[in-house]
Amino acid sequence: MKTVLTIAGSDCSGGAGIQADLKTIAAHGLYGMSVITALTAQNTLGVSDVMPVPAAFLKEQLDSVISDIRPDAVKIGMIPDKEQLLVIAAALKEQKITQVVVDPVMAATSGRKLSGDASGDFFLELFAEAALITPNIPEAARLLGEEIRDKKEVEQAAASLAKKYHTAVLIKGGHADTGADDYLFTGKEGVWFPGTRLDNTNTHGTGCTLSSAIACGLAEGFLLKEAVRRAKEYLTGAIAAGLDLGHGNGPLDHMYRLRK
Ligand SMILES: Nc1ncnc2c1ncn2[C@@H]1O[C@H](COP(=O)(O)OP(=O)(O)OP(=O)(O)O)[C@@H](O)[C@H]1O
Ligand SMILES: Cc1ncc(CO)c(N)n1
Repeated sequence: MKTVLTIAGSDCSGGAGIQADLKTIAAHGLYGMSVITALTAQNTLGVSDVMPVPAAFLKEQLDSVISDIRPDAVKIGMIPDKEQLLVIAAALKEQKITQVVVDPVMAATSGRKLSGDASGDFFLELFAEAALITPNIPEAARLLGEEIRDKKEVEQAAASLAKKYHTAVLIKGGHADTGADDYLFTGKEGVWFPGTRLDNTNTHGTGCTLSSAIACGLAEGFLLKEAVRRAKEYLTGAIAAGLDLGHGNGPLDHMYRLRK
């Protein structure tokens, strides 16, 4: 059985963070483990509060998991502060864990800050341990301190980020004006993963789901490009299934394949 570890924040409403990740990992038939960086009080309408886990306790969780069940791949989401980030980066480096996908979650859709100070420097040590980083368009723009206005600029931004952080980059297109096209730059080649924008406001946790599905693909032994292709297919199906829960931007349906 392949194993995937998610290091992220808890979303008590079950749509994003740790909960979305574990559902995704289970839906892929893999064994999921979780190290929690923060509790959040949130639902489909927004985040009302955040309680970070002390860095020393985060380390305790990491050591407990990794020393016993070594993960085949790791997905990293919300990281409230730099001390936590350094603990995570050091553990990955020390344990030589390389199948690492980092989703540089900065803020919730409502604008509530989730990770650090969201500057390019904040993520530096963690990106150094990543096989892939998965910013959305605003996050990629923030990391570079540049605007990203069209597809050409998405391609340029991905290449700049890959060079700056020495890692592969997937820029997600959920915040583009049209479509839902994602762009992967591996360091050597660039490839677009086209997506049709589904007319569905229930997209809470799309970014978390995509990054954990990519980690699943890597754990299963797929090369990065194929892992991204499969993850995008899984995500699109989970949006298209049309689950409609809550009073705001609802969660995805992770179990849709079981009902086919
Ligand atoms: N309405 C939609 N229809 C189809 N695909 C979508 C839609 N919205 C987002 N996506 C896809 O979902 C994934 C996440 O993209 P997005 O840019 O929304 O990330 P994010 O902002 O990090 O997500 P989150 O809202 O979870 O923080 C991408 O693959 C994107 O193309
Ligand atoms: C815990 C958590 N992680 C990530 C996101 C971004 O979707 C969220 N809303 N909550």
